[in-house]
Order: sequence, then C-alpha cells, then structure tokens
Amino acid sequence: MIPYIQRLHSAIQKKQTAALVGLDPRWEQLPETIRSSALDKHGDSMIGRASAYEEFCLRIIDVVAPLVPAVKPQSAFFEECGPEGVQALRNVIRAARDAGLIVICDAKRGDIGSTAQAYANAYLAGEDPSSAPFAADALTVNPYMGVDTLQPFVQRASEVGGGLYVLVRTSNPGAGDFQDRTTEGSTLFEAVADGVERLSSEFANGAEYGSIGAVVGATFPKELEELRARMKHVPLLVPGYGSQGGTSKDVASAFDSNGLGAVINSSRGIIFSYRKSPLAEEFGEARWEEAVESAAKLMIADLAEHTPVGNLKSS
Ligand SMILES: O=c1ccn([C@@H]2O[C@H](COP(=O)(O)O)[C@@H](O)[C@H]2O)c(=O)[nH]1
Repeated sequence: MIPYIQRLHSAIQKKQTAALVGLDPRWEQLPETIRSSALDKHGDSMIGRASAYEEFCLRIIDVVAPLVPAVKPQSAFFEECGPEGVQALRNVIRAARDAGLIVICDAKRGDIGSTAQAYANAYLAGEDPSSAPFAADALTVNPYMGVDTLQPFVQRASEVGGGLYVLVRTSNPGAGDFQDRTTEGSTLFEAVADGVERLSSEFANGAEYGSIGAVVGATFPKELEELRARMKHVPLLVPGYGSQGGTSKDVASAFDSNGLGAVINSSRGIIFSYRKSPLAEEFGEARWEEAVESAAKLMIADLAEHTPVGNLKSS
C-alpha cells in the first residue's frame, strides 16, 4: 500500500504544482444555466440544489483534473442540502478520484475515540476507494478533544494509506481567540503543533514527511513560517489564499526548498472566478468553465513564480 503522503507528492510532481482547488458550491453563485436546469427539473428544493452542486463540481473536476494534483470538497455545503446533498458529496468524491485527483474531504471531524472511529471509517478510504462510503484520500480533523480522539483516525489512516490534516492555526479572523492562549510557555496552537509533529514523525517511520498533516492558514504568514519550522515531518494544508487575502508570498514559507511539504487551497477564487473581475469581463458567465481554467492556471503560475514550488522536480 502506498502511503497518502507518497501518493500526494507523486501527484504534485506529476502536475508540477501544489495548488489545491476547493469545491465549495453555493447556490446563489452557481452559473444561471445550472440553476435554471435544476429548478426546471426539481423546483426550488434541496434535491434540486444537490443535483446542481453535483453537476457544477463534476464540471469543475473535468476542467481542473489535468492541471492540479488535488481537490478539497467542503462537506458543509453538501450537508446543507440534506440526504441528497450527502449523496452528491459521495458522487463528487468518487468522480474526482476516477479523474486521478487526490481528494481531501474538509469535514473537520472529531469526537471521543469510539465515535471518532466511526467518522474515520466513514470518510477515510485511503488508497482503495471502495473501502469507505465517502472515499476520501484524506480528511480534516479537529484536535480539541485531545490526542486520544485523533488515534482512531491515525490508526485508520495507517491501515488504508490515508492522510489527515489536523486543525492547528486556522485562517479565520478569530483564530487567535483560543489558539493563541498561552499556558506553560506555549500557545495552544504550538502545543497542538508539537502533538501533530510527534504523530507524523512516528508515522513517517524515517521518511521526510508522515501522512499526518496540519491546517495552517495563509492569512497568518508569521505563524505559518514558525509552524513550518516546528513541524518538520508534517505536510501542510494552507487555506486562505485568494478570497481571504493570502498571497503567494504569504505561503512561500510553507514549502521546503524542493517545493514539497504543502498544498495551497483556493475555493471561491477559482470556482467562482467567472463572477469577479477581470475574468468576469474576459469570459462572462456563459464561458464559466474557461474562467475556472484560467483562474487555476493563474494560481499555478503565481505559486511557481513566488514560492519554492518553482523548484519541483518532475517525477
Ligand atoms: O482554517 C481554515 C480551515 C478550513 N478552511 C476552509 O477552506 C476553504 C477556503 O475557501 P476560500 O473560498 O478559498 O476562502 C473553505 O472550505 C473553508 O471552510 C478555511 O478557510 N480556513
């Protein structure tokens, strides 16, 4: 079985980029053609929204699969549509994997050990997509309840060749409210980072990186730089580029000198690029897929120019 981190790094080397496209469908922002076809078929209903989300995401996957190594569906938008939404999430994950993409499901799960085990079984398929109902390669997890609650996820990841991304220093404006609280000489986020580094270096078993990663926001570049140095064996998932204001310069420190060790997420900035200047003027909503392709290519070029991603060696 090939561990998650090896599969991720092969995909990054193959596509020559660490750009990660977030799949965060929002009804009001979908192209009018997709909305009206869903309304015609299902009326204004959750079934209609879920089918529109699925169509939108499948078309995005077709556009970005040749360009990027991975996608990150945001579970919340699918869950919001009820059972049909959850079925759409499942279909989107499968389609992305069939298109050769690594799938990181952003569901931020966490609970007491026995319940965490059920979440892990539900979402972490690792290398074999038939081994879980929501067949993600990797899952985001919340460490707030303690290291024992991460163990079932770690165990499952090691059994199936899956990966995890533990929330360490998030990208939202209030991230510091709790994460920056200091006790015994370190902040809460540093204490979590040290725990994740221990888990991932054990998992790495002598390799450079383990499959236990960390979420660290692009919107706090100083903390990102500190955390890269503090968690040497930990691959990073960096949200906050683009719509939340993070730039390629802000995320440069997330990478090692070979351009590995991190993926940078952009969701709205790519999937809704046809709604925003200048791509809105260039393509308009009718050519939304071309705008998405162009936005993904712009992000790829930006990362290649301003971060060590430009040093990636081809596989
Ligand atoms: O700290 C975090 C953790 C997760 N996210 C998620 O990433 C995307 C970001 O979307 P953008 O449109 O690129 O802002 C979204 O799914 C968040 O829930 C995050 O932003 N910050």
